[in-house]
Amino acid sequence: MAAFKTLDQVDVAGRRVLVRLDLNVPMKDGRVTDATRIERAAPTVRELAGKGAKVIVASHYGRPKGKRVPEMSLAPLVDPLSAAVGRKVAFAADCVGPDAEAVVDGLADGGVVLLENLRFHAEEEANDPAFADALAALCDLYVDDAFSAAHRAHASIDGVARRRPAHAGRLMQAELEALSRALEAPTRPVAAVVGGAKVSTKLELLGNLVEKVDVLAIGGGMANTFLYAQGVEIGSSLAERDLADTARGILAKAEAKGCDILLAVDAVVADKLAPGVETAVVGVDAVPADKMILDVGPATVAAMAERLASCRTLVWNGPLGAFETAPFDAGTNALAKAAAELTDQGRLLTVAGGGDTVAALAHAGVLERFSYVSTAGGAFLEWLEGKELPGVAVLRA
Ligand SMILES: Nc1ncnc2c1ncn2[C@@H]1O[C@H](COP(=O)(O)OP(=O)(O)O)[C@@H](O)[C@H]1O
Ligand SMILES: O=C(OP(=O)(O)O)[C@H](O)COP(=O)(O)O
Repeated sequence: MAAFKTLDQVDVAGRRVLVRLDLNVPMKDGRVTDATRIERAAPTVRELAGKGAKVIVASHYGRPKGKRVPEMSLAPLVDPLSAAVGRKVAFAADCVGPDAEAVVDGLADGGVVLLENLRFHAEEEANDPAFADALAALCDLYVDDAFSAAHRAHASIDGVARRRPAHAGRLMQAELEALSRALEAPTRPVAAVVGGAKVSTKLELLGNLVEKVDVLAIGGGMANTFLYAQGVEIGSSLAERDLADTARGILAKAEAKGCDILLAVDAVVADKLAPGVETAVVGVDAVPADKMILDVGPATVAAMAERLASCRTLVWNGPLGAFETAPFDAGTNALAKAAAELTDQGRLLTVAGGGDTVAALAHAGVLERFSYVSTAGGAFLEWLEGKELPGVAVLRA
């Protein structure tokens, strides 16, 4: 399986190793609310530091679009990363240039530094050659442990890997092995639950997913886009209205391929997304124009749970509602519990992934009961489509 080099094929002692992690973790008020991605990546950093490497950790956070957005600094991640790795982690105020070079130059063998958010430079997402050169200048070797960002051909994932000997980290290895084992030949029927907020980046891949799965249940902001495409009034709900044609195309393809699409039949609506707001459950044909859909309703959950009971495999990315704010967590909690129940009974293999999805399943108290939980959301779905992820392809090159 590992047609790429791992940490077993390299001597890292005394060498500068740039490690790409995905520290794009759920945060609230500057504090990490789900540390799964940090904890899952920590063994690679620990191993490298333990073997005497000078470890340079690079990651993106959020989507600052090339601007230095203070709320998207990686500085608040220094303490959680230090705790997970068991070593004091230094911080560099930039990911390239003099600030980064000075901190890297000062690293002792076994030392660890976290670089500031890569996406503060637009050149990261553009996979700019000069930016990749600048990242490569910091290191002798490159390790990619960001499986959940492997669908992005960015400079820190693609460009730098072409400029230095490149190795897969332990999490990258483990994710690919676990997903292959669970899903390469899944027992049918296979259901996918897709929700969340990243509609534009995930919508198109649903077109391929309907060829792979027997049932596709859609919730969250994703469902709002489909409902809008069907002419349903969705008020001020989160949706990508300009993708209505794409959504209609996916519905038509699903029908042609025999994939059942489950959309919301009822919804929890409110004036705005805030704690303590007044809420109402309405049929999707009765959403008031001045309200927003913030969760699927109980009838939708019941229909989805019933359909899951006749499936043998479930893949899930994206919460069904704005689960961080009660009571909009109810739909996700209920369907997650139903899936966990079926898993406990040995009737359903459950594989879920995504930064917020992991947080939502932890919030529902079912994380340990799922068969496998990936750190990846979009990358996991693209892998499931059968695509070679750029971040994996470059390691095989
Ligand atoms: N109806 C909705 N309206 C607004 N936000 C929603 C809605 N449903 C889900 N969300 C939001 O979607 C986010 C997660 O989406 P996404 O990033 O796509 O998932 P993941 O990180 O698991 O891949 C959560 O922050 C959640 O609050
Ligand atoms: O959180 C991530 O993806 P996910 O929300 O699909 O799990 C990754 O860090 C990728 O982030 P991006 O979708 O802004 O490139």
